[in-house]
Amino acid sequence: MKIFKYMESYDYEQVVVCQDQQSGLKAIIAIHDTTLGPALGGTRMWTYETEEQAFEDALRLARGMTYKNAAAGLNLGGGKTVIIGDPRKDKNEAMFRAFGRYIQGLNGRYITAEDVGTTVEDMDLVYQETEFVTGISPAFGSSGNPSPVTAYGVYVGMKAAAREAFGTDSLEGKRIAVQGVGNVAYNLCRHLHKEGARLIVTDINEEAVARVVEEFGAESVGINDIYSVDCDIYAPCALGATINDETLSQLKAKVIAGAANNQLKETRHGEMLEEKGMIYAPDYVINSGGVINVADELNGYNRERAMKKVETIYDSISKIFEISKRDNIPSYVAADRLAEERIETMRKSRKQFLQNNMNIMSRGRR
Ligand SMILES: NC(=O)c1ccc[n+]([C@@H]2O[C@H](COP(=O)([O-])OP(=O)(O)OC[C@H]3O[C@@H](n4cnc5c(N)ncnc54)[C@H](O)[C@@H]3O)[C@@H](O)[C@H]2O)c1
Ligand SMILES: CC(C)C[C@H](N)C(=O)O
Repeated sequence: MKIFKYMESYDYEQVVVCQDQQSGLKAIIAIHDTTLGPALGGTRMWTYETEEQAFEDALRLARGMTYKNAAAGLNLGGGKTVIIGDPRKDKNEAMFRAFGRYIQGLNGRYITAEDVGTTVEDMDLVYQETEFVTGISPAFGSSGNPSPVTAYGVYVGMKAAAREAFGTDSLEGKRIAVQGVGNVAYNLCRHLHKEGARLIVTDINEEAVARVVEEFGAESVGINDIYSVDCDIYAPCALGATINDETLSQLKAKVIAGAANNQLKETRHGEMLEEKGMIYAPDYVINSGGVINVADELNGYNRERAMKKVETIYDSISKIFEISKRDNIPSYVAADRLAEERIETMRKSRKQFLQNNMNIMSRGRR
């Protein structure tokens, strides 16, 4: 991978490569854009087959956070970290504390939180070294695990997408195929089950599948069978790029609405969805509940205020469909336009983010 060429192509600001031999830390912090404020984005721990894949994931996810934070109306830029390793075997205290020191070195240009493979306990370790971390334990006056809030945002966004597709936002009786039933999707399934939806699920983790089968009466299918199941809504909630050439011909759902980041393998798959008459709720808008929730910590966490803002995901998704119809553009382009317009407007009145006493990192102390 030609790092500078890639960075230039989407105008990335900074990539920090962190190595700590003693703890085994190998991390890549990617900061995409800080026009709106410090870059906030989670830390993913994953067993990448090659270093190139890890760089690519960090960069793609960081850019996604720029758009997510902008579209959510947050005064935050976009960044993300990947730690190379197996989250079940390779974690240790020293690793997350070393990582925390690297974040501290960035002096507020990047703020982290959880993502796939990391937990509240990991963030608590990072917090031993830096205050530029969110999603830490409620015992520290923080918001804790963002996943249930992300799930609630996906649920309300899915309702908005259902209204667009079916003329009603009721999910009662709808057949919903959920791919990956981890932290976010378990909570999503709880909301969907409560509303009377019929769930079809899959996961590489058999225990996770067993739990939703038992608790929510879900039907389980094989990993590769989830795309072709007869359903109204497909909810991708595992990793990215599951909307691609192979799966598009199999998908029977009218709506795509799920938690995963970077759902479209390439942008042309967003056009193809539109041509097939499918309703696509752009990933970084529908899954913004978690970042909205952790961002609230920066002002002194207030759950009621955070949840009110998460509920606006319904209106954001509806607005994107309106723009998409009005301008005759795919919904993912409409979302990008919203985010880009906000960044461009602010770019004209602000330069790069600099830490000071009046900005977002004053955690409600101003
Ligand atoms: N946690 C959050 O608050 C949050 C916020 C926004 C976006 N997201 C995104 O939502 C997705 C899920 O996040 P999470 O926190 O629930 O992660 P998680 O690791 O808890 O859950 C992901 C689940 O997907 C399963 N999985 C992995 N590969 C699979 C495959 N090929 N087929 C089926 N299942 C597979 C895993 O076994 C796991 O159970 C990720 O893409 C994440 O980036 C999460
Ligand atoms: C909670 C957030 C800061 C990060 C989250 N994993 C996301 O992708 O939005």
